[in-house]
Amino acid sequence: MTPDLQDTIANIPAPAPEALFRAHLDTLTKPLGALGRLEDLAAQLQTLGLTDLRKAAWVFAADHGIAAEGVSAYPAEVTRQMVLNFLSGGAAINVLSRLHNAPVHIVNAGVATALDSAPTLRNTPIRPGSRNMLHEPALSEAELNEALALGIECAAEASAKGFNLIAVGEMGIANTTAASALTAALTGRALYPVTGRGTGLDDAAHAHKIAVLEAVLAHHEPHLTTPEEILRRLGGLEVAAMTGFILGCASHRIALIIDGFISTAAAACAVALAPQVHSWLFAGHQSQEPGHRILLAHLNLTPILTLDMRLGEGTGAVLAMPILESALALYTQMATFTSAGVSAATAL
Ligand SMILES: O=C(O)c1ccc[n+]([C@@H]2O[C@H](COP(=O)([O-])O)[C@@H](O)[C@H]2O)c1
Ligand SMILES: Cc1cc2nc[nH]c2cc1C
Repeated sequence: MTPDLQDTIANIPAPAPEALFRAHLDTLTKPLGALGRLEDLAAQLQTLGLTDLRKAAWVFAADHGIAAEGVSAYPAEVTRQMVLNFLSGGAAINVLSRLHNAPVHIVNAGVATALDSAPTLRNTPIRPGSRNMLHEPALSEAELNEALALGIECAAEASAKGFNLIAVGEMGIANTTAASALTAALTGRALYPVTGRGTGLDDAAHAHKIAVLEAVLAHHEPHLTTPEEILRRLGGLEVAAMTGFILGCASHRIALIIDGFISTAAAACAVALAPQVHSWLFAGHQSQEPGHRILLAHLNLTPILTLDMRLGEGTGAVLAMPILESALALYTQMATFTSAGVSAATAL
């Protein structure tokens, strides 16, 4: 572990105890517990000291060497093409981020073909796509450290800009293959239940993806002994950058809304490196990828939304923002039984 990463992890603050916030929720003019999961979300925001929400989205893009094995329904060029779409404001994440006032920041962590610079693009590719993990680790040790450091730098930028609630998303053709490999390695589950159709594979291509993943895991298995080695061998540049970003944000008291399968795989790596980061995480939604449900359960995270989405980009995370804002507004603005003169429950 680099000193940078060690410092970041050491600086992740513990949340405040929850009891006082739960007690306040119980004084509000509603039957006890009637706001359901909103009460959990409000209490969590309070434990983190988030009393007003300053929102943004960060989207990390990179290509994957494993795309050469035919594991995605779309060609690898789509990664770069979609980054251009993000920059011109036409992607789903742009629409949702405008709607919910969460400005999007794009990070080129390793798109295969060079991109021109643009005001909303952090254009610092570490290499042109990860290596093909069927034959070698996806990243060298130096590349892993650079990607983690990139994420930590982006978190410092987010903190300097004053954001305290950030949706974490990604773009990378073939990255559901990396996420499945990471999920199998981190949870000990078999590949079949954690491998889905990604962008839309048919039955034969899905079976091929599982066969490729079996060969990948067989190749790396003896070396998957630490979270860093799992991330280095089976991850990717945007996945490692998101891992660094999540740890960095938590160290700056920024809460994260994780998005779909891939950003959750990065969160799982972050939690494996630093279990205390868990307090700073919200799961925006549960995607259609079967491994996502398994990974969320492994992390003991309950998704805010279930909309059968499988897009990525941070879209499910940004969609959850108004729910978190609603939870906070209810917590801070509702009258209490005493202030409103409403009778409390009858003691039975
Ligand atoms: O967020 C998800 O759970 C999700 C599920 C399926 C696909 N994706 C997106 O689709 C791309 C990866 O799919 P694939 O089939 O190329 O591995 C990548 O750009 C992701 O953002 C995302
Ligand atoms: C068009 C397209 C948009 C995406 N956004 C995130 N992953 C994606 C994959 C494809 C193929």
